[in-house]
Amino acid sequence: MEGLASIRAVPFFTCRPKRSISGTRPSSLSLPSSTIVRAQQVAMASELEPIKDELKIKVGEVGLFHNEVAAAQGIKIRRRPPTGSPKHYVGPFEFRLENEGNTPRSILEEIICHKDIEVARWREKKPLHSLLKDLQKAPPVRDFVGALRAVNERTGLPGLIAEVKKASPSRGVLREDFNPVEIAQAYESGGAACLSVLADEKYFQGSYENMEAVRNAGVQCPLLCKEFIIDAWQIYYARSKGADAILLIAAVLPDLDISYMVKICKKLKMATLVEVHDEKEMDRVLRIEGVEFIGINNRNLETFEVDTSNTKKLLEGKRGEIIRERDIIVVGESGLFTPDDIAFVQEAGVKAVLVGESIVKQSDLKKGIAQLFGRDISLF
Ligand SMILES: O=C(O)c1ccccc1NCC(=O)[C@H](O)[C@H](O)COP(=O)(O)O
Repeated sequence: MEGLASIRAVPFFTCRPKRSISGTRPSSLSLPSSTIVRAQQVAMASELEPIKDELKIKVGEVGLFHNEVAAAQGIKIRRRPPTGSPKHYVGPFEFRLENEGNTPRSILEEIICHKDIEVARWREKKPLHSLLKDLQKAPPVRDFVGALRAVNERTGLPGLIAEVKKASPSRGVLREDFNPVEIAQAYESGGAACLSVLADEKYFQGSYENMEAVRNAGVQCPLLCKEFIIDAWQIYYARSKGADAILLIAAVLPDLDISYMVKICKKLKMATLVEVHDEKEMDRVLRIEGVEFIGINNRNLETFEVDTSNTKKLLEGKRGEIIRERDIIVVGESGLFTPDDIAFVQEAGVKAVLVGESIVKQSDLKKGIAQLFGRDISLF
């Protein structure tokens, strides 16, 4: 019987977390998404102001598992395969094949699987009630979207969100001599309106502590915590470390999670950059109440293919009209290297750009920004 690994149960992903013996769940393994959201609301309600308006759960979603809700919305990324590899039977024997149905299907899925495990550990170490106490000591929130709007109105150019990024899965290490505070200070003096600081350690060699260090060093630019957020806990943690904005990726999060997290950010007065990559994600996000800040990623996070015309495509026709009517600020993200790239996405309708690689790789970061825009934007 070729391909038969062994007659035994095979674990799901190799990185599956241990369940705690007490029976508390580390994450959303098998609770319906709706139940988790409600449980999170209840957990928060005693700490924060009561949430008056209940989130509306779509009728078809009641009783579904997280992955099923996500799949119904066209989301391919699974937190973790819900059932592991399928069972096969030969006579009285039951067996599973190695790796059948339980390996991550893309790097993004691998990142999310790993994040699910990380967050479960973090939550055990610092429960929500303790984290919420830390928020009282957090520095004040700065107006991230306001900073971008102000630059755009003053200069007529897209506001720059400069990314403090050491490495990435698609490009490997971008900068060996990586000092997040020095990089952030150079970006600020080069004319960046805001900064994005990678928080993921395993795949981007970033950290929440990098963001905290940038904030504590007195950098004035508002900070985006660039993290793969799958749990509200991460939002509070980002805030406690000085973040002014967070990123939510539509390819990863079902509508209800986005809606819930946007509400949390509003309560915390933080901005929420909701990232989309295709028309379907854009349409989903435009239907979610409270979304005012959208990023169009030119990078397909599953294949790493980068195509700047994606920004233009998603802002054409009815979608562009809705965005303009609602005065939503759109950010063009990834793969921007030249003044022509900046002009192209600006022409498409963005009021801000998120740039990492093309500037972080330069030995003179301030010059790198000037080269990207074709002029010294710190002079405006
Ligand atoms: O950059 C990656 O390889 C990557 C892989 C998987 C998930 C996310 C990834 N990047 C996040 C981003 O989209 C970029 O950091 C950001 O938009 C800046 O892009 P760039 O200017 O091309 O560095």
